[in-house]
Amino acid sequence: MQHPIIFVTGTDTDVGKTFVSTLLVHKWEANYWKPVQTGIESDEGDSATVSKAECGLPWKPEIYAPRYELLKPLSPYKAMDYEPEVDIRLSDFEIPKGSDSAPLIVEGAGGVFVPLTRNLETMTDLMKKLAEKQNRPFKIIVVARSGLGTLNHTLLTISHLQSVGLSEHIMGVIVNGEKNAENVQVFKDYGLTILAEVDKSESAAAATRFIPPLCQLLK
Ligand SMILES: C[C@@H]1NC(=O)N[C@@H]1CCCCCC(=O)O
Repeated sequence: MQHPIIFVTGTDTDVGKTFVSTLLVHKWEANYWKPVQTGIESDEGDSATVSKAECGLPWKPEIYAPRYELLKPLSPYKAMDYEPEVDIRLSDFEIPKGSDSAPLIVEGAGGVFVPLTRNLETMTDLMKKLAEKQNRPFKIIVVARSGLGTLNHTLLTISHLQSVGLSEHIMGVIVNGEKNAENVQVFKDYGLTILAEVDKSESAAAATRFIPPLCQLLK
């Protein structure tokens, strides 16, 4: 089987995409790529966070460098206002060469409708671009908060992915935060697949237990 590409998006910024990506990297012995990182004037970036994670697990992931890194902690579209020499284009993004020896976790910036290019293309357009012409399975995981407000954000995110033709790629939702069985039940009522419930207050090593084996999910 070809190793899959798993794009980790979220219902918002700061919902725990990097925490979940780290769990997936170790649980599934995957490599990691953040195509666009913003905010590097004040933050070392998500690639550094993933590479430093002490999961107590033996896997040492390959971390591929972002295609674009921007200084301001803004959407890529707005961050480019401060760096006019940068012009993000969808055609510049290619899955890193040699990354097919293991699953690849690709982490987006913010949520699905975050503006990315000067033409107002969004993170969803990047997903569509990366999903095209791959001889590897391309899957999308949505990281959602567990608590109040998540129903609207999560259902909107899934509805958007469906409306742009990405339904077949949606693998499911990982719910992050204090356990909330009622919200999880509502997601299930809407037919969503809940892949795992994790809590960023747990150690990454402990939380990887709650994520199912990848091969089972890809069937
Ligand atoms: C600063 C953070 N760096 C990054 O790579 N993602 C964040 C940026 C998220 C942008 C969210 C825009 C919005 O939805 O308003």
